Amino acid sequence: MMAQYLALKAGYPDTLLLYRMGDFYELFYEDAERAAQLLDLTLTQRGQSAGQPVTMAGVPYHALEQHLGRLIRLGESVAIAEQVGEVGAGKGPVERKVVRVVTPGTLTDSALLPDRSEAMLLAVHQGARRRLGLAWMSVTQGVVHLAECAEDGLPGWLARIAPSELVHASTAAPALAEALAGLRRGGQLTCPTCGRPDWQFDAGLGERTLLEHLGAASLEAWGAAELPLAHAAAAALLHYAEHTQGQALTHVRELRVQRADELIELPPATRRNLELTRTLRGEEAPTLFSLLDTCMTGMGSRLLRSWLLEPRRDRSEARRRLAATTALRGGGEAAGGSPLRPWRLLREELRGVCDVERIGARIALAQVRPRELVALAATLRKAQALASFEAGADPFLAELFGALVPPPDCVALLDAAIAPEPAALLRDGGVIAEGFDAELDELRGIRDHCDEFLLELEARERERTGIPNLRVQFNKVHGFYIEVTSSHADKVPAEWRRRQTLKNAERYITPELKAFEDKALSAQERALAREKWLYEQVLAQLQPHVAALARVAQALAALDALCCLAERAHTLGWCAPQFVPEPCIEIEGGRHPVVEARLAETSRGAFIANHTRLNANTRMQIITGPNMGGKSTYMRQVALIVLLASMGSHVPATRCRLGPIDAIHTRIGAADDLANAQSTFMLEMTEAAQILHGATAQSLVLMDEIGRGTSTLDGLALASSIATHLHDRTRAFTLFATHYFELTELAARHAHAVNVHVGAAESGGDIVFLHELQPGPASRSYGVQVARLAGVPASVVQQARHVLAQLEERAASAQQQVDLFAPPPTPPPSGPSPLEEALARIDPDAMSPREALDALYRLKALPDVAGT
Ligand SMILES: Nc1ncnc2c1ncn2[C@@H]1O[C@H](COP(=O)(O)OP(=O)(O)OP(=O)(O)O)[C@@H](O)[C@H]1O
Repeated sequence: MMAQYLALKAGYPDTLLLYRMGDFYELFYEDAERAAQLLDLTLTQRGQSAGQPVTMAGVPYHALEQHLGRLIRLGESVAIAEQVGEVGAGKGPVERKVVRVVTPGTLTDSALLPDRSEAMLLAVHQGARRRLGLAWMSVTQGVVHLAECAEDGLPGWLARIAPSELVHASTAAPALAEALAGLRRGGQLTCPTCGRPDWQFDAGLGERTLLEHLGAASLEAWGAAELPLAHAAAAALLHYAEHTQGQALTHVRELRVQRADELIELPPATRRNLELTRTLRGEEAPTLFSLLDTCMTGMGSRLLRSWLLEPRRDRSEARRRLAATTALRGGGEAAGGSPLRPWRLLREELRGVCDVERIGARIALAQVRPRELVALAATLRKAQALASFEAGADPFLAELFGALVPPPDCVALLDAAIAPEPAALLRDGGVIAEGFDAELDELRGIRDHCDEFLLELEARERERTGIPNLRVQFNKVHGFYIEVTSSHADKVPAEWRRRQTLKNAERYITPELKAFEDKALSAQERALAREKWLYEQVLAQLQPHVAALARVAQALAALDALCCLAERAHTLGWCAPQFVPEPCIEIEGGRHPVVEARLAETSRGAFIANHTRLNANTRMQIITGPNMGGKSTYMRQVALIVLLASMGSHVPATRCRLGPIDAIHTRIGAADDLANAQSTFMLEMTEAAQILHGATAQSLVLMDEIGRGTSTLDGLALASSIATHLHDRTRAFTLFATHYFELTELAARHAHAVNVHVGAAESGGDIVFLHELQPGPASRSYGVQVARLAGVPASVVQQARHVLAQLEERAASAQQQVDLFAPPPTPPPSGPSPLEEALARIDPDAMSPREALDALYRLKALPDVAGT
């Protein structure tokens, strides 16, 4: 057995191997030690192999899912070796095979997968000149995505894709391995990685594999023909995914090419700072997504998440969604005078709809469970009924309802084949419906008539032998028997054979009972085997319908996500944004949706709405005001409104006009990145540098208190030059919050900048925050008042007031301030140097080698070269 184990293990050296032995999955040697530590299992030693005791640890078979879940969450991969041969069929151990490999990026099991997010597997291939090819997919979705980028674009893609597992070539790309290690140290790569053989990253192989999946002769139609690096990544991606599932992925039939310049850029810092799907503390709520997602199905939630995180620069998709959401939101009156709210009716219908997308994939992978098929049949019936839903004349909705066409005969097959309330697992039997298969019905008949036969036998034998308390019984060890108390032992007929002697009774078997036992037990076994075979047949018949199921799933998911957006717009009082071609971000009555919801939840008063007016004339707001005044909230709300509009959602405002947007950059907060050995200030400047390099005139940039991580003068100098650069060169729409009062002078000197401040009022030494954005700079900073509000001891506050008064006095009497915004002196214009002039005179084509050498010596002797 150990030889068999070691042979299997050799195929999965880096994966925990669970080896089925009877009622347990066992792990051996180092696997056992690792699993024991991770799962808190007891390590034991048994027997010897090659002269060494065998270390082992095991989990009971019925607790497999739960242990798998824990291992996967810890980033481990697990190979499962099942007994596939017949017990006792030959010499040696029963045959075993690895039937599946469970890894964090290739999960398909409903028990292990989160309902509302995808497990993405990403393959990265490094090509020449530091270019990368990316391919990613969720195995339960069946769509392969491709992209190519430069190496420095990788963090952005990692944030966008949020992979659960990343595969790369084991040895061929040391530079990539180094880059990945750097990203891991920097916290931008958090998922497990897996090295795969180099040969699997082959562009030709990738292209062929993709063509096979798509059933096409060219990738041209998908715009994917010229992406060799991504093809190489796709080859490894599909190979690895198939390897884990132990079979071909027939349901993978869609390809999408993603180009970074088609999406609105949301750099990792923006995703983090705006708390889109995780709070700054790493929790799932309260975030923009947790507020937005009221979808009725997991499919809807997953689609909504991708809409939010992958907004497109081109507005056509957003427009379509917005129009459909507006139609679903309704607003008119129904016949009886009640308000017409199509989303409400449609959501009622969507309640209880099962995860058709994942069930479809599990059908393709032959992993679907009986109860999922029953749920699928019910959902398909519902989808059929929904196709005639009345939701007005919106073309997108019409297209979605039109796609709700369940594959022909699918429902009829499922209804006929699967029992209405099947067992959870096929191995327990009772899954195939009565009347579907005559042979199965007959085998079940034998089993079901068992009781009748035994009662009849019992009565007959009682009468024949005159033993009144004789009983026919069954147990798992001895099978059927007749039990007779010792006091009647003398009446037992001669042809009965004793099976077992107890303290006060004897147990017998008769030839008739033995014959019945053989028939009944084998009928049970044969019925189970027949059910298994029939189930496989049903799955085979469903295979051709997988693509149609995926189409129904997509339509249901989109309807769910649109209803969710309509419901949110209605419940939260949001308005439809208006997309315009000219550059602008104009918001009236804008609110921060998450802060507003929190205030409502905790009854801490109403949220104060604010206006924003950025356009070709006003591109920058310098925002001042006290701490706690609401500067960060205001800046974030503008970014969230822009993002919501770009995904096609209504927005928390009373009116919103939005011009083209290509990116949302943020530089907010400052947490030390100790893990990456970066100080607060270094991190702040790194992020600022990225923004100054990346932002364009169509970007929205939020800068919150830039420069506060260093000395006042350094910080002020940097903040003013960064603001000037954003204003003069980048010309991005910029919200610049600062406590450097000196920066408010910028607006006076720069045509496209304005001062605004969040209002506050003082009453009796206390400060009252108005949270209202007002024109002009703040008159003062109120830091001491805020400290008092925060409970700083009175003596400290008093001392601070005193110091402040002195400082203000000194500042007032100080000399003329430095001109923060004067351009730096430019170096005198210089003509070409003697070296450049000499070089320009040289014509290499007209020179002999000897003349070229002489020229080189002359160049070296020139003063500006000789001197360096
Ligand atoms: N418009 C608003 N209406 C109601 N409450 C608000 C509003 N804006 C902010 N608040 C409340 O004030 C709190 C502080 O806001 P915020 O963090 O934006 O202040 P800030 O000016 O950025 O402070 P600091 O300068 O210290 O960073 C928020 O948590 C929120 O509860």
